[in-house]
Amino acid sequence: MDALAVPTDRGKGWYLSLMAPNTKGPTFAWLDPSRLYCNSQALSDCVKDLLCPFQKEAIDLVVGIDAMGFILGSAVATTLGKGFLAIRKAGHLCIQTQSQEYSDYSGREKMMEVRLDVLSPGLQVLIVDQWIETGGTMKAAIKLVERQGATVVGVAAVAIENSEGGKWIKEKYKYSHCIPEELQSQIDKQYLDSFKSFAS
Ligand SMILES: O=P(O)(O)OC[C@H]1O[C@H](OP(=O)(O)OP(=O)(O)O)[C@H](O)[C@@H]1O
Ligand SMILES: Nc1ncnc2[nH]cnc12
Repeated sequence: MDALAVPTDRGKGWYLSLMAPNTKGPTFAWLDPSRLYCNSQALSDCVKDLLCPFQKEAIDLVVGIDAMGFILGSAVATTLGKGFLAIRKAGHLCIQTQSQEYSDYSGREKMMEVRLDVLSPGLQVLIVDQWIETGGTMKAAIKLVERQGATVVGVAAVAIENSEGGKWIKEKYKYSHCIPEELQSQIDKQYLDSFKSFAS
């Protein structure tokens, strides 16, 4: 599908077919959801879907995870009329930080960090990231936020895979994602029927 086209009938999760399959092999994620952000209607519908379950929640601040979580998180924050706090991969912030080790779908050991001068006890936070595969990244972000006493009101991502970590997150936290029920099995098998339209 043309990255910028908007269909007349925008069914639930219509924009998911904009996501591009991996063509570079196993050292990369299995798809690239960020293609959907190029389409303004897709981005806006995606953000609306992510916020839907949180309409009644008091959210003080949106936290987004480096890197693509910044795009989605800041769109969510702007839509909510709230501020945005970046959780960064280690080594970028020039101020006092707290850090957290984690590993993700790549199996590599990584470190993320957050500034110390924004979160505080009682602050109600929504954490946004592009995708939850093993859940390692989101769990580390939750730890960082909670270690500073803030409350995780919920987590939001385009998709939450039914991995052990993904299921743990869904059990423990309020969450939102954009995947209609009938598509979740494709997400869990890491292959979408819509990839066929990308075949060259
Ligand atoms: O659930 P997990 O297995 O931990 O994986 C999820 C994380 O991996 C991806 O980011 P990536 O590190 O590829 O970086 P990017 O946001 O820069 O694309 C994704 O956006 C999440 O942040
Ligand atoms: N951006 C992403 N897309 C697909 N699968 C992922 N797993 C982790 N990050 C991912």
